[in-house]
Amino acid sequence: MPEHEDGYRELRHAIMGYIVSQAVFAVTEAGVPDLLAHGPAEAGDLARRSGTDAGALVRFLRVLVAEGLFTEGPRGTFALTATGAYLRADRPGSLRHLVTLMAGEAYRAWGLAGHSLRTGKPAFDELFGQPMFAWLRAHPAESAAFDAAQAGLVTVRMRPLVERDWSGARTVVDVGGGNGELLRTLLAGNPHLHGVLFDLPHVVREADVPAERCAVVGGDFFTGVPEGGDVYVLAQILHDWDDHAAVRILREVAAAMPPHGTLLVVEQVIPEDDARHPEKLLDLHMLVLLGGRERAAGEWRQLFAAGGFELTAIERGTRSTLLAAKVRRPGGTVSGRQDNGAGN
Ligand SMILES: C[S@@+](CC[C@H](N)C(=O)[O-])C[C@H]1O[C@@H](n2cnc3c(N)ncnc32)[C@H](O)[C@@H]1O
Repeated sequence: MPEHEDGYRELRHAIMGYIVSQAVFAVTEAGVPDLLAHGPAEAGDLARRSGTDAGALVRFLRVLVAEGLFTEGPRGTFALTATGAYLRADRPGSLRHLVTLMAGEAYRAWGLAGHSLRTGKPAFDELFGQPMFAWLRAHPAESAAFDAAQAGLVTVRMRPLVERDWSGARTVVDVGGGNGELLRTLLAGNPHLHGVLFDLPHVVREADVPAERCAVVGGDFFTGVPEGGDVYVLAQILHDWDDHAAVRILREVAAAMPPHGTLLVVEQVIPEDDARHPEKLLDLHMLVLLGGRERAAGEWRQLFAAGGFELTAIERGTRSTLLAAKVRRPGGTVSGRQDNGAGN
């Protein structure tokens, strides 16, 4: 028996960790968690309704029972645990969308993680021959699934933004706003607000926003963003890019913003300790997929400064963090200190 038995077991589990992820992907994509939404079911019945092999399903579920996602009851019945219930598509805070984002091409890119380790460049580009957002443009079905999965995460990820007091804001420009889910939610909850949805042309073509209160603009945030907002949102955008590219995006936003404008960034902040934390995994995911990165608080401060902003507030939520910033005017002062309600 190895000397450090617990460590040995844990290391074996870590080395085989992708088996757990793949089991979660396969069982979720087959719809098994949704079939258990109303209570336990017998394995044969589950297999029939999910189009899976009964014997294989039981073996997949055995792994996921051990992971605490399912329980096995008498006579081969299975049920979801409270944690496993997050894999259901229909429940608030569902992580079904995260499965979509981590499986498929993203997972295949991880097969070349060593390329990212050696070069600091995205494995995705090496495997698929082009950057991920360009690849998505050429693959409409995958692009729609990506946009829908991002939108599906809005309720939890955007909570710090959605729950703000928006009474002092008039026009919100959502830069890289995907298919418009965030603006739809914000406009529904704040009847006085107007929105501008800005994203790549093939993405905004699929947007579903109230036309009378929301302009839709297709473009490239490296060459300009729409003017005229008093609040600019960058939600889960800057982590897709390395520092050089992220600074270019920030400068385009700074150039478009009026002096009183506020920038609200919804991102992750990496804790500066040695503990396990999903943000540290997401940081590597951003590297492997896009050459991007998650950032610690000090790195955010520096990035904002290089992009022409001063960080004015950090509000940590459970799933994401809201960073507020103002444009730094010549002479080093921050413009528009007055509170505009949604501004800090
Ligand atoms: C990670 S998603 C975030 C979407 C949305 N803000 C959210 O939080 O759900 C990144 C978004 O950036 C958009 N994007 C990527 N490159 C872009 C570019 N050059 N100009 C404008 N938008 C871009 C993508 O189409 C995608 O919608």
